Amino acid sequence: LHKLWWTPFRIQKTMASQGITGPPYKLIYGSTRAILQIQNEASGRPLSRSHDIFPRVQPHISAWTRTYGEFAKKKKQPELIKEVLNNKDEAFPKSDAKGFLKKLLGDGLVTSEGEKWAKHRRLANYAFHGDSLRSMFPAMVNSVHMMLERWKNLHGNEIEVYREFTVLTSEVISKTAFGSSYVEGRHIFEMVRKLSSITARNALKIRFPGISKLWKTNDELESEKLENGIRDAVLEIIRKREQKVRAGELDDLGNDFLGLLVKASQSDDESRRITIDDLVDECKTFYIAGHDTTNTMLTWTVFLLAIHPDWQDEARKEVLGVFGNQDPNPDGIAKLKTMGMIINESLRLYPPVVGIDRKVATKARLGKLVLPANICVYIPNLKLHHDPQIWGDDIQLFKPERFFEGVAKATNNNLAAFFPFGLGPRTCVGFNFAATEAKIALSMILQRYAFSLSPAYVHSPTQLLTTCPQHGVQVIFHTL
Ligand code: HEM
Repeated sequence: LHKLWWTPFRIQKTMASQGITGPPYKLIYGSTRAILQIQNEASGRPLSRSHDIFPRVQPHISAWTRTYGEFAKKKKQPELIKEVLNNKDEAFPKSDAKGFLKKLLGDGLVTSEGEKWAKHRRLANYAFHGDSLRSMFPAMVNSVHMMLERWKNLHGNEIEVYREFTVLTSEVISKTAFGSSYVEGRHIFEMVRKLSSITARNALKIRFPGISKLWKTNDELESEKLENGIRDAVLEIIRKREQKVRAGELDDLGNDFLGLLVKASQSDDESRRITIDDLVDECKTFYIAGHDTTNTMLTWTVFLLAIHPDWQDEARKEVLGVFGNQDPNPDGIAKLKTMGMIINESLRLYPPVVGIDRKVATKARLGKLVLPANICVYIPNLKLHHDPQIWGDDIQLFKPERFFEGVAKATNNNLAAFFPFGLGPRTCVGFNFAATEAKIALSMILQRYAFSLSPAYVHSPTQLLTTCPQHGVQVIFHTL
């Protein structure tokens, strides 16, 4: 009873005294965690160069970290964050995915632990790095061409880029990881998107443990249908791949992520073999993680360049200097220093993933604190990315020059101050993939268009699974 009632109310009371309203906590089967709802209403304010990045959120974040981040006193914060995320003694594993999140991610790479995680991580590392990543380059360029072709036919020159980048990033992950296309995988993306939004809107709701067995909400019923629908659709894609091999259309199962997973599921070597359920969960994980994050990163970067024409010109100069009017190539992409700075500053201001959480496995010491087992530790990257003690008083300004001498210099060698892709062994496996895809797309857009923000735009970054624009981002494109 203490866990069920007292703890959440105590948290709510403390938060209310800090001016935080709403239900900022949730109860997950005995473990309590406070989650900051990062949601601001449509402000409708005109934007200036020094607009507040998250107009209504900043004080809430400060209050939150004062209350719950107190254990991480400023000076020690980076060491403690590293200690949690490096997880050397396995004291801070991933939080258990339960309820809707479990339906969404299953037991894939994002949520699994131990030997299973290591086995799957090896496969994903191979599929998304080095030569494999290089071989994905033509598919990425091709997908951007398809998007730009669509733009030619759009009526007027105002384009809602969040929607466009959703299609682009879905197309890229479909082609590169699953050898299919956005159109072929469209129903999977639609189901995944519906399930994501159910997960997001239920993230702060309390359910008594076990009550779902007696009575299910509409969201629970719908999410079960979606979970089964996604499973059937993924199994169909796997079946198609196997059929193509049997019919002689393909020499073998292939070396893309899907091919590697199917081969692993058929392996005679038990240490390499994965189950069909694992295969389905992993496909689901990459359909989700592989596009929504890159999508928001691209959207906010285009938004920032649209309101900072000086940096847009700088980026275009660099792109034209490296590629001229030719399509991007892997060696040239590695030379785009200004673009790298711009993307980093965009990730600092609008990190697609605003916080990372871990579970305390058994009673553990963290700095001066002794943490009880089964609570969650939440690390708010958004707060760190907006901390004036690290970045200076101009935190809300878009200043890519901060990264001129690299991330280490920008953060004063404090790597736990900027980690949009996570830190430690569980760092993002798609980091290089996302960066390459974003640089290709931005280069090809800058080669063809100058762009500015439409007066129709309303600034309202919203936290669903990623930090997305609630009303989209409308941009006006002018052909060069
Ligand atoms: C801008 C784009 C992206 C951002 C900001 C991002 C962010 C992150 C973060 C912060 C984590 C660590 C989570 C944690 O420690 O709990 C993570 C993990 C992960 N990301 Fe990404 N990600 C991006 C793109 C991608 C892409 C394109 C893919 C797939 C191709 C991907 C797949 C994954 C996977 C599978 C994990 C779990 C890795 C593990 O636990 O071993 N991500 N990502």
